[in-house]
Amino acid sequence: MNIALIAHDEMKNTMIGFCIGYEAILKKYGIYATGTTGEKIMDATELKINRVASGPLGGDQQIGSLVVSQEIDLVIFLRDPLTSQAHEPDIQALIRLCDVYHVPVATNLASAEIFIKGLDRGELSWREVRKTNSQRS
Ligand SMILES: O=C(CO)COP(=O)(O)O
Repeated sequence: MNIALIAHDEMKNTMIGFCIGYEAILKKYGIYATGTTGEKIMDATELKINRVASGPLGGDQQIGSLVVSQEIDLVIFLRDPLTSQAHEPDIQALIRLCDVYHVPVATNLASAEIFIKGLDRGELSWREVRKTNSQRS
């Protein structure tokens, strides 16, 4: 199973703290991240990250494409709720695709912690069953 990690600039320190705190869980999964978020996580942890482009340069759309191809099982997207983003349409598009494909998406630290603990307890393993079934049909 794969997790996507994305954080806006004002939320990057929160994301780094999250990754340090949950590194033992995160390292069991494939991790994708937008450019700068991924770089900062790699600097702060031992996690191996598949980096796509920076968000404003199309990285959210690349993550969205991975959602469509069923390669992402959980999105943790720490959005900055107080700053407008030039690439807001891309952000909305990614969240819409998560809804289309039933991918859990956490947009703040409180929900991210619940999701990562749930993932560790196997509460997202229905996604693997779903993927196996869709490969059969
Ligand atoms: O802007 C972002 C998500 O919308 C994040 O992009 P970066 O990780 O490259 O800063």
